[in-house]
Amino acid sequence: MVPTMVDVNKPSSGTLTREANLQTRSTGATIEFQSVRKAYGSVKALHDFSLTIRPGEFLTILGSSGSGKTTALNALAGFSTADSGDIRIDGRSVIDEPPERRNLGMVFQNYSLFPHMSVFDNIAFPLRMRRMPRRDIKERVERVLEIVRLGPLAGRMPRDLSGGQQQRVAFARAIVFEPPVLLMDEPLGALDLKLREALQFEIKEIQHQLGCTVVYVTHDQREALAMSSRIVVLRDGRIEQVGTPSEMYDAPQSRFVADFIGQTNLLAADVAQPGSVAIPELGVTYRENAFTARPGSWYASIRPEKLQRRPAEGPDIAVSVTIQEAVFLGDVIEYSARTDHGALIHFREQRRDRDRIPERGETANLVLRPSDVVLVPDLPRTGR
Ligand SMILES: Nc1ncnc2c1ncn2[C@@H]1O[C@H](COP(=O)(O)OP(=O)(O)OP(=O)(O)O)[C@@H](O)[C@H]1O
Repeated sequence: MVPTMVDVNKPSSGTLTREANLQTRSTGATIEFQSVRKAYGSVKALHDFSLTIRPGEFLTILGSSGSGKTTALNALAGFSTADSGDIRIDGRSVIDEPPERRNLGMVFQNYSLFPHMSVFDNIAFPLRMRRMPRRDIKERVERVLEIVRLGPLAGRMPRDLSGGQQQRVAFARAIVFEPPVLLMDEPLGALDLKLREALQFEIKEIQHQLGCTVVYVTHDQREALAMSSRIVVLRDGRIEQVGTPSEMYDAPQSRFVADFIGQTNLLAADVAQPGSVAIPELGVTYRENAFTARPGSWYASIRPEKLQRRPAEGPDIAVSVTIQEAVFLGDVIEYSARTDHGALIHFREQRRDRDRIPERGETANLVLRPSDVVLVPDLPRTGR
C-alpha cells in the first residue's frame, strides 16, 4: 500500500531546504467527518461519525478492539468507501478521490518498508514519485534523517535495523513530503514499552515542529493521554466522548469513559435531591453545593490519587478501610483496601522518604473532597 500513498500529480507546496526553519511552519489541514456511516454486512462499524479536526491538532481515536477506529481512519485515507456521509480536507470533499490524491502521510504498525531499498531510498521514494529534482531530494532526505536521528544509518537495508529504527524510517518517509495530514494506525504497537514511550515523545516533538494535523489510532489509553491534543473515544462504532486528555480524565461523561481512561473506583451512587449524594458502599452521604445532577441512580467515579490518608477538614468525606494489598512502584504505592461496607477500592500515594507502608489487615482513614467525586451515568450499550 505504501507506493500508492503519495500524490504524484501534485508536488507538495513548500520546499524544505537546509535553511528552512521547521519551527515556523504550520501546514496542518482541517479535516471534517460529516455523518460518515460504514457497515460490513450486518455489522455497523461506524454510525453517523461526525467530527471536525482542527489544523495542527493531534487527534487520537481511542477505543477497544472492534470499536471502529481503523474503519474511521481507512475512510479518511480512502482505503475503504463510506456508505454515506462526506469527508472534507480543508473544505474540499475527498470522498470520491483515491488514496493517492488525498496527499496524506501514513504510518502503520507493520513498518511496511520496501525491503530491497536502503533507508535513504525508502525515505526518498515519495519524493521520486513526485519527480522532485535529485539535489532537492538529497537535501530533504538528509534533513529528515537528522530529525529522526538516523543519519548514520542512511545506507542500511531495513532487515539490518531494529524495530524502533524501522518505525523511525517509516515515520521519516511519511513526513518527508510535508503532508498537511499524517495518519498513524497503532504505529508503536509492535515495540516494547520503553521504546514506545521514547518514540511517543519524539513523534510529539516532530509534530510540533512540522505543524501537520495528526490523526492517530490506538487502543492504549495511556498513549492517548500522553500524546493527544484531543481524544475521541469510540464505542461500538459511535463517539462516546470527545475532549482534551484532562477533560476526559477529570470530567468523564459516562461510566464507560471514566472506566476506560485512567484507573478509577466506580461505585453506585444515589442522588436523593440535587446536591445530596449517597454512596452506600463507602457508607457516606454528603452534600455537594455546586452540583446539578438529577435525582436518581448514578455512578461515583473516584480516581485512586484523590483518596488520601490525612485528617479530614470541613466538608471532606471520610472513609474507613482495611488495607488488602500494598504494591510498591518506586515513587508511588498503590493500595487495594476494603471499606467497612464491603467494597474493594484502590488508592494511590506518592511515597515520601522513610514513610512506613501500612500492611495487610491494618485499618486506615481515607479522606476525599466532595468535588473529587465525579458522578457519571451508566449509559447502556447502544448495539450496532
Ligand atoms: N472487511 C471487513 N469485513 C467485515 N467486517 C469488518 C471488516 N472490517 C472491519 N469489520 C468489523 O467492523 C468493526 C470495526 O472494525 P475496526 O477494524 O474498525 O475496529 P478497530 O477499532 O480498528 O479494531 P482493532 O483495534 O482490533 O483494529 C468490527 O466489528 C470488525 O469486525
